Amino acid sequence: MTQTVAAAAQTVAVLGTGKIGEALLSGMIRAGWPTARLLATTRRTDRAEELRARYGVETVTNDEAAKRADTLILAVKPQDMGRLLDELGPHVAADRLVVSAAAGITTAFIEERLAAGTAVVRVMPNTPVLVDEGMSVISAGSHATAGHLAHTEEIFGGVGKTLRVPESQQDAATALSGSGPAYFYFLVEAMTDAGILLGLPRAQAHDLIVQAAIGAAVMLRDSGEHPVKLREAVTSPAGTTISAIRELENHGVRAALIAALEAARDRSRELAGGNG
Ligand SMILES: NC(=O)C1=CN([C@@H]2O[C@H](COP(=O)(O)OP(=O)(O)OC[C@H]3O[C@@H](n4cnc5c(N)ncnc54)[C@H](O)[C@@H]3O)[C@@H](O)[C@H]2O)C=CC1
Ligand SMILES: O=C(O)[C@@H]1CCC=N1
Repeated sequence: MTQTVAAAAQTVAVLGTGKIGEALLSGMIRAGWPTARLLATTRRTDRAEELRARYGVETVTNDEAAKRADTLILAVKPQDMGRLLDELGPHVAADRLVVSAAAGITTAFIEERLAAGTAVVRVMPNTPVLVDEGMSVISAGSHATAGHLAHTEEIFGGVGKTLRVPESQQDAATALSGSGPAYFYFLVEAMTDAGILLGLPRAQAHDLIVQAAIGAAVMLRDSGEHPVKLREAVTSPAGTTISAIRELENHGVRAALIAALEAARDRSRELAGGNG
């Protein structure tokens, strides 16, 4: 990645460096952030050791991260956010930028637990940040300025695309984009099973489906065509594809997807409540 890190003089800390926190940290390093400007916090000491060995980043306590970093990226589970903010609250100066990657946690929830006027930005990334193909959906809290949003975009834009939405759309974006990769993995898993039923070896079935997925994704992204048009081009009269599509419709797959994403949106809305 050739991104120039304009804000390299800034120190960024990832608090709660689990799956998404590590994905972000590794992406920032690939994007050219000097490791000397990155801090990570963990709950377990063996995990801290692992991160130090893997990335050469300094691991610190949450208090120290709050004191030293200009930008704090909170990447703990939504259910752990209340406890983390209670611990951090007294140590976060009001000139810090606090970025939350937690599903369902509102900027208001965070603002209430920090010094008055602290800038908070809510972001919903997804795991393809690991391969610089992430999607990060960004919303400003009530004290975040254009500069704070631009800084957040600089961090997350190094590992994929970014999109600004009003915070009222974040739960929907979480259902589509944050959780989105899981639906495609689920489809690949199910279609690989189908390949086995049809007599193909598992490894071959996997490769065929993954390449079909990659080809379809690149066509969707690069052709600018509507998905219906792309599907029609595959669907020959009285051919194989329409026989499969009829079964998908008979089994209510479209309705199942709509219901699934609605359930994910609803779960996102509930998550802040898990902090008691
Ligand atoms: N996994 C994903 O695809 C995505 C996750 N998210 C959000 O990211 C957050 C983390 O999710 P995952 O990475 O999947 O979970 P995870 O469980 O892998 O990571 C959370 C990490 O935070 C650590 N932790 C908890 N409390 C801590 C504390 N007080 N101090 C320091 N470390 C602490 C845990 O030990 C763990 O390593 C969640 O809020 C989730 O909603 C957002 C987008 C995508
Ligand atoms: O499943 C979850 O709650 C998190 C948020 C979006 C993706 N993973």
